[in-house]
Amino acid sequence: MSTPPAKSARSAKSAGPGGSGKSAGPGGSGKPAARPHRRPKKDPARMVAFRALRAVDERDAYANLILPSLLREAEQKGMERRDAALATELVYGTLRMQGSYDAIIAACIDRPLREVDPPVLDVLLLGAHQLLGTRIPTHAAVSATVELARAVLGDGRAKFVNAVLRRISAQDLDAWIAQVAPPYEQDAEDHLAVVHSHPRWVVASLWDSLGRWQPDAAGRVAIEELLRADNERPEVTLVARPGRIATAELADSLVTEAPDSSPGRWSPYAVRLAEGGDPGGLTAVRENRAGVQDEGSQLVALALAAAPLEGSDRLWLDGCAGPGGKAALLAALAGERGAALVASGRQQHRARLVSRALDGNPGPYTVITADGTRPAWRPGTFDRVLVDVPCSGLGALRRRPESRWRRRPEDMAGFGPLQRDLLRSALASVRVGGVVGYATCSPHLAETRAVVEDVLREAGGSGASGGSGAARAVGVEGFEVEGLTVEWVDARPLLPGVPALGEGPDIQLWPHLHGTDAMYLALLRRTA
Ligand SMILES: C[S@@+](CC[C@H](N)C(=O)[O-])C[C@H]1O[C@@H](n2cnc3c(N)ncnc32)[C@H](O)[C@@H]1O
Repeated sequence: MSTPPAKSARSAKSAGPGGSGKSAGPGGSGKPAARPHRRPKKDPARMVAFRALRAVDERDAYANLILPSLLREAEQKGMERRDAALATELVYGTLRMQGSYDAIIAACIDRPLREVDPPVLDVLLLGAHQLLGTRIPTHAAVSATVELARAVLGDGRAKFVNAVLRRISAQDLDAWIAQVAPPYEQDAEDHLAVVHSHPRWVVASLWDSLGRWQPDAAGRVAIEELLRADNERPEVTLVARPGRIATAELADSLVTEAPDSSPGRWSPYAVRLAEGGDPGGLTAVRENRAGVQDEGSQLVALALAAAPLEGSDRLWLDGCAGPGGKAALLAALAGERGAALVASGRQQHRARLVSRALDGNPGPYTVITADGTRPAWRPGTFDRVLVDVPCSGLGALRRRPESRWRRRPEDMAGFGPLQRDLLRSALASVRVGGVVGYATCSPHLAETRAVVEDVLREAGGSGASGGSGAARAVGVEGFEVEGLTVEWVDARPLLPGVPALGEGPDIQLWPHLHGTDAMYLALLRRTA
């Protein structure tokens, strides 16, 4: 068996609204829906979950954006909090485990999965998650999902759903996985893809980044821990923005608003929230003194700010600032030492988000809209520059459960040229002796080390050895800087106390090792 196809690919190939029109396996689905004998029972949680999954599939919606708006709408119509929590679990759990559930559903029907109508498949996935991934009793999971099917698909297809769910309910998740996943020894990547619900190419890329050259057992343990961590619900972490609120003060303010919060693992500014709640509603967050920010992102900003500089340290640039999370922390850190931040991004609407994030920053800052590959400033202007480049987001799979199914291997080639251009421009924008931080929220080697090595190598640099390279900023419209020499700075000592940062000089954070998103950071200093 091979990895099931991604969801959007299935939608494109699926049969029309009436299903496949062929003999339909258990229950049959080709007949027109019969008139229901009674109205299906309304179940707000499952209805919201279904609508969210449809929006993700049909409109490429982001679950973390569409779900809150559907929940707000349902709450206005009287949906209870408990139902909102169930809907959230159903959406996120289903999207995360979809790869495994697809393989299980495929084993329960007598036609290819891609021939199942996408709305029918979404109902089946929701049912599979309730049966295999929650503690909802079997009879309740089946009957509530069949009711949902009656409401959204009609009675004919509800019978099909009923028959498939009864087959799924015959055994638990472990037994199903043992049945449908190919043996590890036969095809390790396919095995891991089905067991841990990731597309096969994502498994392969993550494994390459982790270092699959490690002895097999260590390699397998590491990749399995990572894939498992990708399927866990991530913690919500706050950042206490220096100069606006002390970390202890933030923690105290949460005693009543968010009990059971705890200090961050690595960042001195981090506070981890206990499960649940709306972090946007917390007083310190509403006042912009604190923000919601993964600790990995905090560490990137902290490492850049901690890199030693000779000479002035007055002007910093965040060249890809939108929506402003790192810019807000950088501006606060800059403000503490009397420096100013220029926060720049290409998109106007994102610049507005950056302005909002920076509003109230005690130190000086400017927000501008500019294409980072065509800088609106003179070469050598800044003492510190961050480019947190657009990327595949494979480092944030915990937060964006649908993105693993939406991304394609060929997307990587699309990001590469822009990432290289942004890094070249950043190197040209920093003064001699200044430092550039190249960051991505992806551990994919094509977006991390390969970009840095290429930019150094094309100018005669020495790649990952940590040596220096003469980087020529070429092809940057508007100006050209020749003869830059660049040194790769070891970022690891700048994050004291953070373990397992790799062999340097760059650092790669990991969900399973650090509890953070898989952020990557390379620090480069212009030396001449
Ligand atoms: C990974 S996000 C940055 C996240 C941000 N640093 C934060 O912590 O909130 C990348 C950003 O780069 C912006 N971007 C894309 N192309 C750009 C370009 N050519 N110049 C500047 N910014 C660009 C995107 O709009 C996006 O806001």
